[in-house]
Amino acid sequence: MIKKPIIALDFSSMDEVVCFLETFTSDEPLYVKVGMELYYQAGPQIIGFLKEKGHQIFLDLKLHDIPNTVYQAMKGLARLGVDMVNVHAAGGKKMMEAALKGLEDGTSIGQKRPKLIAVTQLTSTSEEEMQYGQLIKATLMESVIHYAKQAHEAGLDGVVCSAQEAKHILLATTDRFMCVTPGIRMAEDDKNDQLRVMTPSQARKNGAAAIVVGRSITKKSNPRMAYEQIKDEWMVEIENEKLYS
Ligand SMILES: O=c1ccn([C@@H]2O[C@H](COP(=O)(O)O)[C@@H](O)[C@H]2O)c(=O)[nH]1
Repeated sequence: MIKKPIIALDFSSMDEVVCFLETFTSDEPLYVKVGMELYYQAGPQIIGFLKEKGHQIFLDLKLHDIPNTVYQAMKGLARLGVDMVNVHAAGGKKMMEAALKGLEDGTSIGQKRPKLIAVTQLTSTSEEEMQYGQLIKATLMESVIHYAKQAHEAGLDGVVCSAQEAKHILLATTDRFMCVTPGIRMAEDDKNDQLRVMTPSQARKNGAAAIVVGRSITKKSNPRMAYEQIKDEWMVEIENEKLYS
């Protein structure tokens, strides 16, 4: 389980990241997510910068290509020393196995292999979009569980899913399989383009191992306060579990 909310650094430059991080105390290690927007514009230097500051990093590039290309790309990403990376489960089991092998081969001795997780169905996707846009003739839950099982069989550490699906995924795989869940909103927040959302508390009750939060922190007038509120709500559930276990 990841005890801190993972903050999605959806910014387009290093300067914006520096400015955002200034709202946090310099000695507070965070768990941050670098996605396509930031990585494609700031490049690998952003990873070095965040690591130097002591932050943990989920590099969210959602690889999806033929197995050999994904293998080679993952081999390279392993050398960046990030903590977690991902692929799209829609790329198939062979692609996921190749991604894992690439990470293993690219991780030097003494270094920890980054965790590898697979995106099931994006949290902005509806069942209608999936059935008519992607022509997948299943319910959204069935599709998510199918992808999770494939990721589990390929040896991955977990999946990206909505917290709405986490409980079912854990039942279909094992309780150690990680459900990393974006689409997290406080009850009063705007959903924006997210469709399958949950609050931090609902997410943990449903078995999420980690929550990923972007705009509900980064777009707030006081991001630091928003982060603390989300972290508190998430941690209260974790503490309650300890009390009643
Ligand atoms: O299914 C997915 C996979 C990835 N994401 C990413 O998480 C954050 C969520 O940002 P919010 O501002 O909290 O909506 C964003 O970086 C997405 O690329 C996702 O939302 N859903």
